[in-house]
Amino acid sequence: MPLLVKICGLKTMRDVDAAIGAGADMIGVVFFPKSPRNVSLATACALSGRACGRAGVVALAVDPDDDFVAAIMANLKPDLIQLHGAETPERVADIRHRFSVRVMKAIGVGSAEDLAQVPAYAAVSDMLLVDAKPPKTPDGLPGGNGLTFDWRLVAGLDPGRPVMLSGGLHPGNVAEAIRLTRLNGVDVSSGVESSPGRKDPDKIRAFVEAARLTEAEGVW
Ligand SMILES: O=C(O)c1ccccc1N[C@@H]1O[C@H](COP(=O)(O)O)[C@@H](O)[C@H]1O
Repeated sequence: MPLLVKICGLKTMRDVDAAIGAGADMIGVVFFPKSPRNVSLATACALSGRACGRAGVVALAVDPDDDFVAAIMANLKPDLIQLHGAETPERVADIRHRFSVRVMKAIGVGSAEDLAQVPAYAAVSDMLLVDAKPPKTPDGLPGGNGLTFDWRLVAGLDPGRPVMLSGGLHPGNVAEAIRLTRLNGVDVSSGVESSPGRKDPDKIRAFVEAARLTEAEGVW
């Protein structure tokens, strides 16, 4: 399986063109009102139309209720839903089966103990995403914080499902992260921005290039 590269939190057609032009496999749209990357369903559909057939579209939601998942499925029809909240394994299974959608569950990692939940989520998800554990501040975002974690905790993690790495990745550290963890893919949001919510095409290009170089090196 080739290395998967996902660029998340796209808001404009320019962002989509930059991500796909750089060679990303997946683009992500964020549905989380508190995020500087939040988009409406209508905007997400327009961005998805631009990406159609050129990259997979991932809908990121945080503890979505059934009505919202139904709206996403009826309008956007993403290739994958990224669940980035406190969804339990039961809720993940419920969304996956009820809406016949592929699911990537995000797991916050701060210590080895956090990995105890991996098997339960792997059993009900199509993919997993290991991200830095978010800070416990009242206004804190559940992701997209540009925070890294100790990658050694997830080095070689193989729960029987593809696993992507995220959390504070940027053009300058993504190659090292891939070499160290050897996971199936990488996901980035704030690390390819010039300011919160504003993607930088040069950083996107540099990020994808650095990630792809590790494939060429044969380290992955
Ligand atoms: O990007 C956001 O705004 C966001 C909001 C709510 C939940 C998750 C979010 N982003 C995801 O967080 C990780 C890490 O992001 P970063 O690269 O550290 O900025 C990534 O998987 C994003 O998809």
